[in-house]
Amino acid sequence: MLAYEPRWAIGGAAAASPDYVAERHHALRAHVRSDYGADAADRMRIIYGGAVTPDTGPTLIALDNVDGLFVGRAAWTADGFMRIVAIVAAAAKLKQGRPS
Ligand SMILES: O=C[C@H](O)COP(=O)(O)O
Repeated sequence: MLAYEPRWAIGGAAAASPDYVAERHHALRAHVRSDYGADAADRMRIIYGGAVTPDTGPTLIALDNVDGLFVGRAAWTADGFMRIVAIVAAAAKLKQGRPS
């Protein structure tokens, strides 16, 4: 598993844009594919972190190559944590069987 967090987004006001996250996560998987092979790349889970909230989470987790969310402040309360869990669980159902 690899956690990708743009340094400037950690603890920041806004997460990276969906386009930025999609490009970075794609590049990370491509790099692993090139250096370690298709099997390692396909099995690797890449999670995004940095100012994830219940508002931005659904868009981020829906992106190709985003396999999970690495959440700080938005999960500091039980309610916030459960909202993020529900977002990721719903996305996992939608992504089931879909290639990364
Ligand atoms: O610990 C989690 C990450 O560093 C991101 O934290 P954050 O969601 O509060 O920006």
